[in-house]
Amino acid sequence: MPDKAIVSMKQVTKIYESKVMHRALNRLDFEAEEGEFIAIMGPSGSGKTTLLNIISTIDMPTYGRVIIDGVEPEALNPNELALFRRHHLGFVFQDINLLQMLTVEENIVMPLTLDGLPIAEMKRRIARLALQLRLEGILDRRPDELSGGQAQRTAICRALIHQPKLILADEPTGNLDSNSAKEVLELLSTINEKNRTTIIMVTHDPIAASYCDRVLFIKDGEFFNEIHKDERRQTFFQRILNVLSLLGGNVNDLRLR
Ligand SMILES: Nc1ncnc2c1ncn2[C@@H]1O[C@H](COP(=O)(O)OP(=O)(O)OP(=O)(O)O)[C@@H](O)[C@H]1O
Repeated sequence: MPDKAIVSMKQVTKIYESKVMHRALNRLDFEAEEGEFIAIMGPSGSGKTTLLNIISTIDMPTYGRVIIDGVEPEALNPNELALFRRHHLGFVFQDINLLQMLTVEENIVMPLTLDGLPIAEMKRRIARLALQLRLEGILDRRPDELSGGQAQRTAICRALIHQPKLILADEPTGNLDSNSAKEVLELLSTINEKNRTTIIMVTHDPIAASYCDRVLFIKDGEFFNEIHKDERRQTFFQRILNVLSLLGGNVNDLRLR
């Protein structure tokens, strides 16, 4: 049986109407199947964040149709939309944004307290995830006592605690050193494989993209190319570099480690 699409976007156009009108996405079609790990790449200004914001339901398209996990976000009112986001989606950003006065554990369970989940269920979830994300020893620490990698693992745990089917990540390794970045990417891969959580990640980093199953390249808000991993990560990485060189753009847009 074919996998179910968790994200379906048809002919999506986004026009920003500020002083000058700007078409950030132009008639873009995109589908993500359940369980995929997808990278979105493209030069600066190509529309990656706009695309992620539309998938996140943070922004709506000017034209076109978007369906996320069977739901059309445009049909929801603001309260329904906020609940939809909280229950179906998990977010991981470059800026980790942990609350400084809370411990790691309190930061992680915060989304659950909003839903009034019983404490025993919260404890059960945190115990399982802390093990998977190797946070058991640091649950009592405050964010300023964490390394960059530990802080991002905490943020990933917070994004996973309500068991979303879809994780949206915007440059999740952008502020990390190469060892912490590798650790976070391996973790995202494990979560994707073991929990079958779909992950869509915007990145400038070809190494980060090489952890994914598929890389979608966009240019000037339009589809440019797409490649699938069908062999070793190193060879996939080379193919990603090849497409990036065809794609052009500013070499400084790419952070090669
Ligand atoms: N709120 C806005 N109002 C007007 N223009 C915008 C707005 N947000 C983004 N844009 C423009 O839309 C285009 C796409 O922006 P977007 O942030 O999606 O690109 P990106 O590929 O994520 O870029 P980067 O890699 O630099 O983060 C850019 O030209 C940007 O200037």
